[in-house]
Amino acid sequence: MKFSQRLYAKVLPIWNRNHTHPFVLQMGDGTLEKEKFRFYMIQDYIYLIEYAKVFALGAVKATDLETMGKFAALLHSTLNEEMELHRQYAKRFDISVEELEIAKPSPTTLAYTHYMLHVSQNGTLAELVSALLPCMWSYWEIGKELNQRKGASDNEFYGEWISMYASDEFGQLATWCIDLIDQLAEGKPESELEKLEDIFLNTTRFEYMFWDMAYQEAMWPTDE
Ligand SMILES: Cc1ncc(C[n+]2csc(CCO)c2C)c(N)n1
Repeated sequence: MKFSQRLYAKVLPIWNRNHTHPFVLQMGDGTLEKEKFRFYMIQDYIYLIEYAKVFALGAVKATDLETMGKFAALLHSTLNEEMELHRQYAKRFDISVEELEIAKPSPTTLAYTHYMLHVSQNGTLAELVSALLPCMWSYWEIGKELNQRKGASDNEFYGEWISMYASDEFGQLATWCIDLIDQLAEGKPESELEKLEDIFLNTTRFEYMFWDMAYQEAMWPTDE
C-alpha cells in the first residue's frame, strides 16, 4: 500500500465530516450567508500569506532542482493566482484592500498557520509535505464533490471558488504533492511514518476547524 493511501484511510472520517459541514454544503447549494463567506475570505487571505512561506521553506529543504523549482512555482501561484481570486472576491464582497491588510488572525488561523510553520521550519522535507498536503488534497476533494452538484459551479458567488478547486490544473498540483509524500516516505522506518501520519492528521483537523471557525465567525472571546 502506498503511504498516501494509508494517510487517506486515516483521515477519511474527518474528510467526510468536511463534506457535510454546513459551510461547505451551503457553498454548494448557494445558501451560505455572505457575511460568513466574507469572514472566511479575510481569514483565508491571512492563512495564504503564511502558507506561501511553507512553499518557500520547501524550496529551501528540497534536495533536487526539480522539486525546488516546483515549490518556487507553487509559491508564485499562491501569491498570484490563489490570492488573486481572493482579491477579486474581496472586491465583490466589499472588502477593501486595507481591510485585508490590517485583518488579524482568529485563534484557529493563528494556531493552524503557526503549527504548519513550526513543522516546516524544524522538521524534515517529508514532515513539511505532510503538514501542507491536507490543505491541497482536502480542497481538491471538496472541489470535486461540490462540482458534481447541479448548478454549484455556476453560482454567482461561490461558483468560481468551486471551479478553481475542482479544476484539472489544481488536481495536478494536489497529485504532485501526493506523489511527493509517497517518494519521501519510501524506506522510512515505521517510527518516522507514524510521525508523518500524526502531522497529516493534525493539519487535517485544522482544516475541519477552519470551516467551523468560518461558519461560527469565531474570533477571540474578548475585544481587547
Ligand atoms: C484553510 C485553507 N486550506 C486550504 C486552502 C487551499 N490552498 C491553500 S494554498 C494552496 C496551494 C496552491 O496555491 C491551496 C490549494 C485554502 N485556501 N485555505
